[in-house]
Amino acid sequence: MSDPTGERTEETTGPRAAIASARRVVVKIGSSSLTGPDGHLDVDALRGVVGVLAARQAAGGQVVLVTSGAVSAGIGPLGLGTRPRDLATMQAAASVGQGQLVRRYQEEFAAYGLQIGQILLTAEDTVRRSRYRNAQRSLERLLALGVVPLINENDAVTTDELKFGDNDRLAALVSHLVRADALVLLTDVDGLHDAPPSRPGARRIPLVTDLEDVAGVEVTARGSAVGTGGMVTKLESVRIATGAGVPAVLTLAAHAADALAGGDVGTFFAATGPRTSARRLWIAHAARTEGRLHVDDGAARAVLGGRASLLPAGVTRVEGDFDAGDPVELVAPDGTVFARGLVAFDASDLPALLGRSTYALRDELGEGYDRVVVHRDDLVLGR
Ligand SMILES: Nc1ncnc2c1ncn2[C@@H]1O[C@H](COP(=O)(O)OP(=O)(O)O)[C@@H](O)[C@H]1O
Ligand SMILES: N[C@@H](CCC(=O)OP(=O)(O)O)C(=O)O
Repeated sequence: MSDPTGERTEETTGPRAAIASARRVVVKIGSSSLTGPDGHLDVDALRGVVGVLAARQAAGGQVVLVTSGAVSAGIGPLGLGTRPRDLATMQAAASVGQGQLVRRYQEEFAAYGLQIGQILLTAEDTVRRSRYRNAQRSLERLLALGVVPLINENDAVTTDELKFGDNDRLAALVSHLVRADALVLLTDVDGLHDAPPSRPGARRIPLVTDLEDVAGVEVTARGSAVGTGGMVTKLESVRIATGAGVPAVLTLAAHAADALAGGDVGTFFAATGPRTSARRLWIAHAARTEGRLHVDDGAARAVLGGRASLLPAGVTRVEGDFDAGDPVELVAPDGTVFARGLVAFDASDLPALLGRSTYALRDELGEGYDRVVVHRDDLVLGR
């Protein structure tokens, strides 16, 4: 597909062609782009983005929409006047607002003959593999049916998410989950700037081919009045997506059409890593690890050298309360975390096995106890 939007063909050469020609795109829109100055939902802004996404679908593309804005959309119906500050009222607003948000999207997409399908995710859904797979299956089916999946965090029950605002990172994980060809982050600023944009003279950075190149750029975690996470969570999102082979563009919501057409708006981040398996990405970016395995020098070297599994003999101490299959961190004798992996035993089973060879364990405890603690296929180095 050379020009899925039917617009601005003149811009679709160079690295941004990856966006213009992407068949499957994850688009994330932040609260700051969906909220008017009164703190309420800005229906015109929502309508504008829907029009762009509907055009992409009409041209044969597939779109997954990750949308914030539930809290903003709950303010009006609850007569709150301004955006709530306390967590319980924010959750109540999100609960009421999510319904309003979906109703608005439903109306707007219906004007183009498109159905939407809501999926509310929590961080847990990106941590537990069975749940990750469930989400993947239902997203695939929605896309196959020509539906636009509409994703938000399950705010009413996930306090951390509302506090930290992780829709940026969620969008990156979703882009990998659905094997998207591109990720588009829509916000209230036209891309990454070389300084916080409120500062006079701050300039847009149009292209980033290596995130190390912008490591020194000053970014703030505080976003707009209504957004959460600011540029910090956006760069984290971009790091996950590009590292997993998905190119990303970060731009103003009003520039969505140009961005999708590969135009020179916002910041384009080229894909840096190869497409990793969903499993390895899941291990590397599991929102939360459940415990830590402290290992001796020899085990750390064997694992870091590549291709070695972690055996019970190399584990010196266990921290945390985890079940077999949970993600854990591996800690070297100097205290540094050097890998993440899926542990093969419950935390309660491990103390009896530590420091023992697999042969001794099989002889003494029988079949089933001679297995590795973390298999090399379940290990991701780093951090
Ligand atoms: N170096 C920077 N370049 C661009 N924006 C930045 C930078 N540092 C901080 N920001 C801020 O990040 C904000 C966007 O984050 P946020 O308000 O959380 O948006 P959203 O609601 O779309 O998720 C911008 O309004 C901007 O002020
Ligand atoms: N899930 C919340 C917003 C969370 C969030 O990440 O917000 P934002 O930083 O504006 O993308 C909501 O719908 O209001």
